[in-house]
Amino acid sequence: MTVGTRSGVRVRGLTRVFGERTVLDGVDLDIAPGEFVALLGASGSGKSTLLRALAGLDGEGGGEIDVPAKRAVVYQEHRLLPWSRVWDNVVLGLSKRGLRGRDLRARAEDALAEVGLSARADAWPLTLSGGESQRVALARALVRTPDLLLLDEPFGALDALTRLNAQALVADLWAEHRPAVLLVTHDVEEALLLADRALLLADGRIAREYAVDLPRPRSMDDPRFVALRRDLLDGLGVRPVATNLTTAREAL
Ligand SMILES: Nc1ncnc2c1ncn2[C@@H]1O[C@H](COP(=O)(O)OP(=O)(O)OP(=O)(O)O)[C@@H](O)[C@H]1O
Repeated sequence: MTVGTRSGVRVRGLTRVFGERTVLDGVDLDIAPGEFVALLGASGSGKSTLLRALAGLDGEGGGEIDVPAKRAVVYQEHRLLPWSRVWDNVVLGLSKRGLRGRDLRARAEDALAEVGLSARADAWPLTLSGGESQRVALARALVRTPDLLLLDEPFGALDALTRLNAQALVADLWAEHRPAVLLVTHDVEEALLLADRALLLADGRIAREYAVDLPRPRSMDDPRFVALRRDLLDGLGVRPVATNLTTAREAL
């Protein structure tokens, strides 16, 4: 793994084998600096394995990985320390990286303000809602000013409304800070609302790629959005009951 020579991602021929199973079988992947890429695929296809490899959290495998040094990960579970207040969770580990005093305070204040949680800096994680906890996890990522943000189904455990708000927040944060992003998701609409490109992982490789060339902010009612959703669902082998409410009504 090469770290810190670029602000985007370059992966060539990445393989990961667990026991008898080849989960990644020669993945090639490029993410340009500031590009937002969504990764979809069937359960067990290796999406999280690929994300973990980019995070450097995985054991060694074959292939080449070149990633920025400044990376941050947000998982489906917030992974906040319950015995530390929100503020301490956000700044955790940063003093070890040489960030201290005023700089640290200013960055953490900015990050909490950006996720709308300045007033909860002294709260214990157990007193937060699921959506608030994920926003703290986002603040903890932001405060590290990552060049690469790795999002592993970050909204998978949220209810539909909270999820929509969290997606809008991520869209805004990305527009403001422009890290390269790899978003692992099962949610086709989430991919199309947020990403510049959607990739489909199958049989251990990037099997298909979809350019999401839609203006932002995106609307699920845009006919091009609806067409892309159909393409992606087709690619995933899912046959939708109805592609949107209009077609559902027309079908009645
Ligand atoms: N450390 C590991 N040791 C053994 N097997 C593993 C390990 N990590 C992942 N696997 C296996 O690799 C396969 C891919 O797992 P991975 O979590 O990457 O899939 P995924 O596409 O993210 O799935 P899901 O969408 O269900 O989260 C699975 O069969 C999993 O059991």
